[in-house]
Amino acid sequence: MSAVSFSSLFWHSDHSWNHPKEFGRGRKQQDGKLLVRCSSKSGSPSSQNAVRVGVLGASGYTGSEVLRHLANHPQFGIALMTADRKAGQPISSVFPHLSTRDLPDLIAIKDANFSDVDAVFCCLPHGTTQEIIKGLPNHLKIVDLSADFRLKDLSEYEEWYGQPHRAPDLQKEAVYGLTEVLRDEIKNARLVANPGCYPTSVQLPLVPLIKASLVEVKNIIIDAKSGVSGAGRSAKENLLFTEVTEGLNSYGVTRHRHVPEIEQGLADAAGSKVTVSFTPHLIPMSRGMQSTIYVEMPPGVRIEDLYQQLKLSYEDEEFVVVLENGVIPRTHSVKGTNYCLINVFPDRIPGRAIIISVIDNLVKGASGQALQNLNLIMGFPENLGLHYLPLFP
Ligand SMILES: NC(=O)C1=CN([C@@H]2O[C@H](COP(=O)(O)OP(=O)(O)OC[C@H]3O[C@@H](n4cnc5c(N)ncnc54)[C@H](OP(=O)(O)O)[C@@H]3O)[C@@H](O)[C@H]2O)C=CC1
Ligand SMILES: CC(=O)N[C@@H](CCC(=O)OP(=O)(O)O)C(=O)O
Repeated sequence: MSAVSFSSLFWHSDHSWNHPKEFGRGRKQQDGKLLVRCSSKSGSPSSQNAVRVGVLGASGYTGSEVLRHLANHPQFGIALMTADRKAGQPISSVFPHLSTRDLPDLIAIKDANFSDVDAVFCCLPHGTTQEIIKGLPNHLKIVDLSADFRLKDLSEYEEWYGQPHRAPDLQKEAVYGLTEVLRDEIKNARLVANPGCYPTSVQLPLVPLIKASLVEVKNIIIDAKSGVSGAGRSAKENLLFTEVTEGLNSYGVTRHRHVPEIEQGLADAAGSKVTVSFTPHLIPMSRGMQSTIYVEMPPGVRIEDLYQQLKLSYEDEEFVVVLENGVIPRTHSVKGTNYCLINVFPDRIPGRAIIISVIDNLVKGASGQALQNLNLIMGFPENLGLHYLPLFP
């Protein structure tokens, strides 16, 4: 049964979740009596699921997060999983934390048969990804977690990524996957360019404020910090325990490749060019991300206006939460989840505000938002497989 026909059947059999808020905070999750969860060892194979999903790059950090979430998803079954160096291995030897699930062995992409697959999560390094996606069959829905299809301006891509784009036609087709901002476009997309982690944490608070002209688009300063999993699982000298622990490392100062992605999203909101100061830092924790954003308010705008606008913009959203007045967002509060927590504070310098936004880089900053997007494309409730609380402390 195709994903589309199943989803329409499913939708008609349960009318309780037409709006994402119906799965919102405090709501009961749908009991799923029609649904078959197929991924536990005692369960049935994935053929009983409505949508057959491939995970490319399943031996990496974002791939493993996709697998963790799919294990919780009643409608997506895992049809195939690929790796590069680890092709041929069982997932239990690569990720023992997934060994309680009945999952296919890792294979090389060249050996994958996509004829029986409906959708793929592409969790591959940027640069490599565009070549691989170019070779995939057209019937596949694709959510790409890499940076390859995020920048609309190909000359900007070349400038920041140091090479010409090798799949420009696909790039034109791609829809940027910042779910809360571009939901309607994402629903109809075949290829979604899932946003970067820093750009997600920055755009979610700033886009509604810029659209409402409540912050000046000059003088935006972003001080951002990421856990080390943001850099992926492959070995790199600067990511050794000894290099990272007990220290704070700035990197990419003035030239991080997320600058054009952030500026592109903010310019779309502003309707004019936006330039930001952005400095990322690596901090000694495995996952989590905070962006502390310093903005100037136009004359006459008060901090309460920013707060109210954020509250209003996200009141119907499950995954973006504007905290109670004065409560400070902490990375602990989003660990392992698809939530983005935001708050805004008055700066001591009159006319300025400080916005704090936290996400889990691997979930809302990558695999969780990717699942949210595939849910949308397939016509499922946006929060299927994502509705749970953080691991705290
Ligand atoms: N980590 C994060 O927080 C975020 C990452 N991203 C993006 O998501 C993508 C994946 O990141 P992440 O999971 O962290 O990366 P990892 O390095 O942890 O994983 C990369 C995966 O790709 C496979 N791979 C590597 N090279 C090739 C190749 N040439 N052909 C086929 N497969 C290959 C690896 O296989 P093997 O292990 O077998 O070699 C592995 O499964 C990247 O583009 C990254 O920029 C986006 C947002 C956040
Ligand atoms: C800590 C760390 O190294 N983080 C990565 C960003 C991860 C991410 O979102 O990256 P993509 O744009 O590659 O998808 C970096 O700064 O390059």
